Amino acid sequence: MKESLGNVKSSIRTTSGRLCITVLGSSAVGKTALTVQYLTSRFIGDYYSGTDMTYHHSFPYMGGSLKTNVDILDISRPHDNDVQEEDEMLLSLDTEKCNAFLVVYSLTNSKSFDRARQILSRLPFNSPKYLVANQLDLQHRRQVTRVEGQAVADEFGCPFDEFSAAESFYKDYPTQNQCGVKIVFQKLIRQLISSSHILPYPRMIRFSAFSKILGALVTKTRHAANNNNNKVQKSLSNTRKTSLSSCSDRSSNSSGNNSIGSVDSIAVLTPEMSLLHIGSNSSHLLYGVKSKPISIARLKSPINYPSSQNASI
Ligand SMILES: Nc1nc2c(ncn2[C@@H]2O[C@H](COP(=O)(O)OP(=O)(O)OP(=O)(O)O)[C@@H](O)[C@H]2O)c(=O)[nH]1
Repeated sequence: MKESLGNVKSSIRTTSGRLCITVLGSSAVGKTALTVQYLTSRFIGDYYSGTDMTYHHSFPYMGGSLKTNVDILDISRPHDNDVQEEDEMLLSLDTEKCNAFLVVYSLTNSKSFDRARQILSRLPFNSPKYLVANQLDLQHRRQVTRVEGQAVADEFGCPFDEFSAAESFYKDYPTQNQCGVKIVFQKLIRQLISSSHILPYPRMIRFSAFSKILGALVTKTRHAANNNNNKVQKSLSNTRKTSLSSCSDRSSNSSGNNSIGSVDSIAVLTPEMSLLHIGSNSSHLLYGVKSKPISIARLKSPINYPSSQNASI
């Protein structure tokens, strides 16, 4: 499968709903080797170059309880002479889309270093990026110093490191960077996750963890209820994250209870919940809708739900 840059360009633009990391750099600097090493932990020394590839990757996070789909675009550069098409593609990137960039050069090739600098200058300012010098195992052929690489990374405000995609291949090569490539990709993906608006909110919270938070909340709210003569307490605030804390503060003010940090966690973790009943004997309901305020209210009389309905997300 060989895609032209034009196809790559359109695929970069249409990755809505998926995170995307694009690997860029001059020809034969090891873009494919680094990508393959991240995905398979292997160095494949001999494979067909000159082909643009998209790797679909499922990235686990939050201890493996959540996953997100990531496309890794490995853009091949068989002809370094023709950079114009690639430049146009880079300059036309949609800054709203969720893209991160891994810019690679070979420390044995100063031209590839110059090109890496050019590429960085054309990338969207706010996109997560990482500059990587590859082929560290070929120190004896080094043309670009680490200091020079770091200086360019500093200029564009991105992290920098030197690696060898082949390090695991050459047995006598020190393996301190064995996980380095993985860390680079993981950092970029995490940055994308935290800056992304396209991800669904986490829904698959492990029930054990979730029930612990609920337990803490029930205890605190019951305590507050015992000391409070008001029949109903409502509190709404404009921001999702602070709304729950503020309403808890109100109910706790009269009781002298203050801290309710775990409640804030619920508000962040479950913003899409429509109704959340806290314990069958509790007279409190916690409810909220995505992007709308979350409130907590004490009911006149408890509702008896079957235990299986205690928490629905
Ligand atoms: N010694 C050494 N060789 C490497 C390393 N990384 C890649 N290579 C070799 O360099 C050559 C080019 O690697 P690729 O991964 O195909 O480079 P690319 O940047 O994807 O190249 P294009 O597809 O032409 O753009 C291959 O023969 C690899 O085996 C490395 O860290 N050390």
